[in-house]
Amino acid sequence: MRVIRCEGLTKRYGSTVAVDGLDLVVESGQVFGFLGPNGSGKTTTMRMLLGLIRPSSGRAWVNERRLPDPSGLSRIGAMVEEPAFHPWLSGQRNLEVLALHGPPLPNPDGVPAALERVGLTAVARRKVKAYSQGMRQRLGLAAALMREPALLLLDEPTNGLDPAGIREFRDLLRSLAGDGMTVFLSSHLLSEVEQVCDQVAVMSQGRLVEHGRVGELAATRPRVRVAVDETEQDAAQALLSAWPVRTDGERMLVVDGADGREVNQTLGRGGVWARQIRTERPGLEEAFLRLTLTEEERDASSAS
Ligand SMILES: Nc1ncnc2c1ncn2[C@@H]1O[C@H](COP(=O)(O)OP(=O)(O)OP(=O)(O)O)[C@@H](O)[C@H]1O
Repeated sequence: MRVIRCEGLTKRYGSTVAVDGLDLVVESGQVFGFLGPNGSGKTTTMRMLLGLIRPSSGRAWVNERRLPDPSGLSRIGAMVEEPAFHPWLSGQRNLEVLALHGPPLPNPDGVPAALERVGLTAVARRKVKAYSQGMRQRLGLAAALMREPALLLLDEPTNGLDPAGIREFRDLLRSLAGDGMTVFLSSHLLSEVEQVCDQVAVMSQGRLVEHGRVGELAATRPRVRVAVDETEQDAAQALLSAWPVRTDGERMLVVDGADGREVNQTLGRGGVWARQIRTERPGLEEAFLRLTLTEEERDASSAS
């Protein structure tokens, strides 16, 4: 089932286009990573999917209901801001208070069941002010889970967690997906999502710039470094202009998204012989950074 579908989803704030024509499909039962640097439009997209703000144009469906149909929204759990709890009440009491707002829980034992699911049963009666950051995040998750959502939207949920907290949270998300829930998780850190997500979408300046399985992101973008005689640099650059080409600090040509054989053939056909050809695969982190650099940043980094 397609849990999320967006077609040309757009949000403008005056002259700022926060989300620009987003087309996206998320299938059920997976952890989906929504990646992008700060300001790339992730939160705005999630707020539109939650019906909190109206799109300027485009359409979106959640749980196969066209927004803003509230029946689509009723099966979404979300953590879009840092969850706010009453510090002097216990974790359990906080959830009970939240359960009183909105429609009744689908399961009368929803509160203890959700606390159990996130591993907080042992500290359920402790005041929230004594909780660690990781416990608070898990309590936020329990608040969403007690309504048994089909889709969980989490905006940068591991912000402020230590490495152990991040690991625990990751394991929890994987086990929720194992139970058939869809988790849509935003982050500005590729290293974080690559360990937990099945698929990722990469946003940059409000636009979707990449979408696919995590392992394919970097693999689709090998890079070739070529050395030619100095007198042939310009000719080589012109021959290779079908790819993005730049020179590195050591006067080698850097050809993005090509393989060595193609580069070699193209040069040879134009009568330029490479002195050296090396194929590289940038790490995922680097691939992500390159995808999300603005044009000015890209120009600045290739000039250096
Ligand atoms: N209410 C608003 N009014 C005006 N501009 C806004 C508003 N909300 C977001 N923006 C702008 O829209 C763009 C996208 O912001 P958004 O918060 O969606 O990005 P993000 O990827 O979630 O980043 P972050 O991780 O920093 O939250 C930014 O340029 C932001 O300044």
